[in-house]
Amino acid sequence: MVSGTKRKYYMLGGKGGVGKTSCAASLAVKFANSGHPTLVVSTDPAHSLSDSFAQDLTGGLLIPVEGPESPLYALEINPEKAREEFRNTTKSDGGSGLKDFMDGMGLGMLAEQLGELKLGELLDTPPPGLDEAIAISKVMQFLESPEYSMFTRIVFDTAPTGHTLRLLSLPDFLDASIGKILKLRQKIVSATSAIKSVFGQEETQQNASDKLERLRERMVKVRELFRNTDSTEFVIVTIPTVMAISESSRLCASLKKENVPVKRLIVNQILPPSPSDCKFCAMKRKDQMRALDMICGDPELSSLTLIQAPLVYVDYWFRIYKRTLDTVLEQHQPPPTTICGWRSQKSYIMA
Ligand SMILES: Nc1ncnc2c1ncn2[C@@H]1O[C@H](COP(=O)(O)OP(=O)(O)OP(=O)(O)O)[C@@H](O)[C@H]1O
Repeated sequence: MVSGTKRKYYMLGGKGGVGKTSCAASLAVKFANSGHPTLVVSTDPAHSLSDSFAQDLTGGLLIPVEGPESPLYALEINPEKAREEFRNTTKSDGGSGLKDFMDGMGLGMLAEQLGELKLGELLDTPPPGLDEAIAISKVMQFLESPEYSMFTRIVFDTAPTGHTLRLLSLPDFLDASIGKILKLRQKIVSATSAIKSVFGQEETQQNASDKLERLRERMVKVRELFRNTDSTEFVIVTIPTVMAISESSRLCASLKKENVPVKRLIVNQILPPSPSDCKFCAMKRKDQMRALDMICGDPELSSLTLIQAPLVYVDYWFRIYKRTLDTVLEQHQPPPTTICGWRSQKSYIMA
């Protein structure tokens, strides 16, 4: 994963709570420590990158992560906010929302009648997946600019499975719907000039068309990114339980069906070896072995490279220690920014 200097994208996805963010953060640190200027992006509405790095990464800006040897930047994008921005752009066109946006195209009525297109509804209440797709396309947009060309590894911490699957089918759906709408509009507008005047001002229609076209183009780019076998890899993260493995198998099948390159499976939170187990740990270990056996016999998962990540206790001690440290600093010392020792103590915890 670290070899080569060509830019690569890694999408980490899987069931909620299995450790996508923890693995994305770890992988990003690994890349940076191997000499890759790296960007780790979270598009998961339940952001926990900030917790993983013990740094405030909120605000939608690239923030340098302290610690690794090569530059590592993190970005938490709020997908809902990304959609809101999109909605506001359409509002600033003189309309009062996305419904007007469609009305501005002279297609409000028509779009409603053409129920199967569901575009008006789609724009007013976007389906799960659109937020994330807009967030990803936003990242892709600024990564195209020269000032961000240095990044050779981009790690995406994506939303849980259901959202990812909907995101994958979304560009095709939008492509088809918007394509149909635009074609329809073209036909209607070119039919007669009388109809043109009925359908409102030409300029507004053009702006609305351009917006739809741009949204379509951005979604096509997201689709291409997910399917590009040269630059992209989707890494499935799971835990060793029967339920999680079954869901991962279904996710893998869907990804393959959508032609998304998937080669690796991270099985996270595996109990580390122990000379003696309590009754609970012995049972848990047995369950985990059963789940791991399931992977070997699974038609979807058995061909993937398996990465086993141990259950670690650092997180627990880290939190306790950090909380204690923060309290001590708050109570007995000047604010952290003025304490020269604070950063090195934090680096120690990070290590
Ligand atoms: N290998 C591990 N050992 C110990 N704790 C872990 C490990 N991996 C993850 N955790 C803990 O499990 C919890 C969930 O992890 P994380 O937030 O990375 O999952 P996620 O899949 O990104 O969750 P979500 O779907 O809610 O975004 C966190 O408290 C994290 O510290």
